[in-house]
Amino acid sequence: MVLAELSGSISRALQQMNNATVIDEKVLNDCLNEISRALLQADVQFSMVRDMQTNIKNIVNFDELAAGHNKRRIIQQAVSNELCKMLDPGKPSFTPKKGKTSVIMFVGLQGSGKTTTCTKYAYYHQKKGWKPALVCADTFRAGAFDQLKQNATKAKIPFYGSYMESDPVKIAGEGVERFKKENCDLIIVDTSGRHKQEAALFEEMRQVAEVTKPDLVIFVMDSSIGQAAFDQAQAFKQSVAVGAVIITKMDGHAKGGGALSAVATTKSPVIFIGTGEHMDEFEVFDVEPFVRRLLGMRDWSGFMDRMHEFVPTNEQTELVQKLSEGTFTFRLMYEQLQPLLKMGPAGQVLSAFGAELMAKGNEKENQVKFKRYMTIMDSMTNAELDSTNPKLMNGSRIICIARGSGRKVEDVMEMIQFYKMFAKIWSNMMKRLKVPKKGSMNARSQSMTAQHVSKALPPQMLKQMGGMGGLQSLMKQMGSN
Ligand SMILES: Nc1nc2c(ncn2[C@@H]2O[C@H](COP(=O)(O)OP(=O)(O)OP(=O)(O)O)[C@@H](O)[C@H]2O)c(=O)[nH]1
Repeated sequence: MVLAELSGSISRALQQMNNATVIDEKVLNDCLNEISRALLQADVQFSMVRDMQTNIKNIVNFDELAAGHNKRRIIQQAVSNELCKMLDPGKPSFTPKKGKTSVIMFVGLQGSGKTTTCTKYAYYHQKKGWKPALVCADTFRAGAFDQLKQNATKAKIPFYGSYMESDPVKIAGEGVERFKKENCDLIIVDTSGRHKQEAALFEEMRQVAEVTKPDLVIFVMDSSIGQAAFDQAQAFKQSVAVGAVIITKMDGHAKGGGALSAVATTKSPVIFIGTGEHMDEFEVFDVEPFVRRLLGMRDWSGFMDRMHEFVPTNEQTELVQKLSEGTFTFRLMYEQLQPLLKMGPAGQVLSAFGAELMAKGNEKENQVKFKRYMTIMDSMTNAELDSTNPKLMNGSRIICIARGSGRKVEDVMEMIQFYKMFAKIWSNMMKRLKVPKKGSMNARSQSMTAQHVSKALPPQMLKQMGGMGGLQSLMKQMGSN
């Protein structure tokens, strides 16, 4: 089962639960059984699936949950937390520091994509201003040195290896020493691929680790390896101190479940994923967005992508500015509804805001509703539009607005209710994107913010703003306001 299928099955199971009129033990069991079946088919270890079931059942205790608790939300949150727990060992891996020498050793099965990943890792850091270097300690596979040499030359990264020397421990030691002298801050050691049955090769890997004293050992794993991942990861972990995992070939028919198992075995976080054969097909891995996607929940960076389709280019900079202001006024809601009406079915875009904001499958009705809200807002004063406080509109103001817009008082109340929901979702989005409020930004948080916002922005939009530089200077301007 590929990851997309796993995601489909899990979100279908949750949706079925959401459709049930009453959430009781049977509905929960059916939902958990569906999710477990999907995870097992995706090659997640049986013991992990069983533990997940038990943990969720302990959290969602129907005898203890008082009436009025939103059981659907509690169950969804519990499933999300359990999946995050599987993928997040709770402690971050060693993070190398730019300008300070770190030795990173790559280990993994034959053909897992280790050599390719070493170069991707080096290239990723080089682009960020590091001084990486590659050492080829794979003397087992003929052609491994040539492959590394070719990749390194293409990326203009210094490398060390030998056609003559057959002792990988010697090569690794010499390479690391040389690049330390050259003040490289990221020395990457590629080792031979091996299977857990190959005791001699495992011993050799231990010796390479002994001589190079790596700050971090990265276990590279092919995402399609399936159930075998667990055993393999365990064998590597027993021989060397694996501190992080990189999963490759996530672009292919990835089962994904093996990755969950490997993380649990090595108790090390996944730090990157490989998404293609090319040097830059390499992404930082974040647990939460990954799990949210598996559960079919909204990812806020997806929201930004969609907004890009609907917000005209000349208004995009302004939108980013508004994001950083952190306050959600009635006027801002008006402005967000406007493009949705102009550009066709609002439901398509508004689904990005979460199901709560709209009646599902009723696009036409939603359109009419948003138009009505905007007509009502046309009768509000500037002070009311620029406020975040609905209480500004007391009883008599609500009657005036209703009269002015030719609508009923109930319609005005409904619009205010909608505003409150929208504002809550907006503020959650700000937290997710970690956007600090306007004026509270120092130089460091400006650059952090720019990084966060840039991640959420579609590439074309970032380009139009003058790349990272343009975005940073925009953030600076806003911080100094
Ligand atoms: N599609 C895809 N292919 C990848 C990815 N990473 C590596 N590959 C391909 O996987 C194959 C094996 O990669 P290598 O880097 O040679 O594997 P290795 O683990 O160093 O192999 P050994 O030296 O035998 O251990 C190559 O054809 C790579 O191009 C990825 O993220 N996606």
